[in-house]
Amino acid sequence: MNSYDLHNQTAIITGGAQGIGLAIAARLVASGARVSLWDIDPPALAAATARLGDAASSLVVDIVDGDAVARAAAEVAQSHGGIDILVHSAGIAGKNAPLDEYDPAEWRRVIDIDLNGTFYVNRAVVPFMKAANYGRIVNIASIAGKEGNPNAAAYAAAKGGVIAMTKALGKELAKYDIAVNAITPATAKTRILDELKPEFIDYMLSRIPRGRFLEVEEAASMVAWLVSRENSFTTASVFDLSGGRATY
Ligand SMILES: NC(=O)C1=CN([C@@H]2O[C@H](COP(=O)(O)OP(=O)(O)OC[C@H]3O[C@@H](n4cnc5c(N)ncnc54)[C@H](O)[C@@H]3O)[C@@H](O)[C@H]2O)C=CC1
Ligand SMILES: Cc1ncc2c(c1O)C(=O)OC2
Repeated sequence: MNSYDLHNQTAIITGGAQGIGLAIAARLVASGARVSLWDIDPPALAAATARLGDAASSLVVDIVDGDAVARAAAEVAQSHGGIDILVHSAGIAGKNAPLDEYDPAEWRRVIDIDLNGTFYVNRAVVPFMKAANYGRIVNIASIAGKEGNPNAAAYAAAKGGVIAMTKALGKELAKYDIAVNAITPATAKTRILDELKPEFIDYMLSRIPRGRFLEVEEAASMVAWLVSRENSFTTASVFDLSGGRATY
């Protein structure tokens, strides 16, 4: 494992209770960072925090509640002396259905959590980074946001929105020492797949030229560099993690 020096740095990891967020948290702790895990799943959050040891703390935060998100950001900034890193991983897949049969309430739930939640989280953290003239943000989008997946239009639309928002915010902050980037993973075997139909998961796997699922540690490896001080130039960009599916 390559090492990056994240000592004396504080990272907020949304969706940090499990899956890709937890793998990233473990990697950042191994690099010396303190992490604040935000999630809505208290048992998983407690287990994750215990696993990571003294460098980890946690807050139960629903990212759809903009006021709660703002309070959580202020609390971390005060207790940790600032926020150096944000990795926004919280998200849901939503149900699979053709667009013309997609339940409007389910559509709104997916957009609310995956797109509006991304806005609330970035919005709350950015002022602390501006004040310090330092920050590294990674938003976890998806290959679905570049390519679209049939029967998951809400998710694709939300993740396409995350990509576009990241590009806009990166440009807003480019004169600061703040980098805002997104990653677009292909499918990794995490709990998020529980909501999806088996034939949909088979479809996603069949589209990956590498012929296998992404390992969450592989996502963490890319993110570790993106959030390091060494990533001093690249911003407003999208990093592919799709095993060859997208070549752009
Ligand atoms: N696993 C995969 O195949 C892929 C996942 N992604 C994205 O990666 C991110 C992480 O996904 P995974 O780790 O795979 O899923 P996961 O289900 O293992 O973890 C997601 C975490 O987000 C939390 N969460 C959900 N809604 C929340 C809310 N309203 N407020 C706070 N926390 C909330 C969940 O409790 C869970 O702990 C998501 O944004 C997902 O869309 C992107 C591409 C592929
Ligand atoms: C490529 C990809 N990976 C994971 C997921 C989806 C997806 O399109 C999705 O719709 O829900 C989880």
